[in-house]
Amino acid sequence: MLIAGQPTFMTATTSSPSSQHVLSLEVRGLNCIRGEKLLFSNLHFSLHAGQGLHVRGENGAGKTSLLRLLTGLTKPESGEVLFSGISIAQASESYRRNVLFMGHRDALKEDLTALENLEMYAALDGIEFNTATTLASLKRFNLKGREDLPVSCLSAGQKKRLLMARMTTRKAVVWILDEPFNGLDLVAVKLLQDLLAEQLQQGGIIILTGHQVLQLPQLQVLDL
Ligand SMILES: Nc1ncnc2c1ncn2[C@@H]1O[C@H](COP(=O)(O)OP(=O)(O)OP(=O)(O)O)[C@@H](O)[C@H]1O
Repeated sequence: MLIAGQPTFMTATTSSPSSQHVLSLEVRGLNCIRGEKLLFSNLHFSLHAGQGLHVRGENGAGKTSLLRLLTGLTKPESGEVLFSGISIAQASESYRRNVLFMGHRDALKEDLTALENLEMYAALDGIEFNTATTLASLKRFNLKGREDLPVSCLSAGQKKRLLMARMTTRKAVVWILDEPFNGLDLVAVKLLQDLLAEQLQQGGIIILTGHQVLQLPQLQVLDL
């Protein structure tokens, strides 16, 4: 696969620049069985800085199951996932620091405000919380005026926008997104497309699922 220029991101496996690895996410011979059913077998692909994968397939094909394997939340029956050449089973902590996973459930604290949620995530992610930057990010995703409302008062689409704001503040190298376009209006779809394009341009890696046609030429397609 093509490597798109110099990556902005470096993998956080070490603090020493001399030992930084070339960014990649690679799947080798991955099998997935759920219940009695073989969902996919002997899956191979590799992604480098600035590349992405759009995983498609009918309901129940195994898209979410694949994403969970890529995050390390579940272990494969056989095969492995490597981050910058190292199995994620061996480098789970450093891998976790480099990955942002957005699943079906929004994982927001309903009783905290939008701003407080981002502050909470910054603490969990071990990054410095900057109020001005965070407010600018909320504004970018049309949440100005909603910053201090409890998340329980936000609509489903507004919660998704809040998660997009998190994507900009978290600065993870690898984004793994399960149906990120679901529930978005046309404006939010454009905001998300731009955000994904930015991530790829900065040398990040994206794996996402969804049934939409996406206008991102850097995304390859995997049909399960
Ligand atoms: N923990 C589990 N135990 C047993 N079967 C499971 C488990 N998790 C998922 N499955 C089954 O695995 C199959 C794939 O599920 P998965 O959620 O990966 O599909 P999907 O492609 O993401 O579907 P959708 O488009 O509906 O979100 C389904 O048939 C599902 O019932």
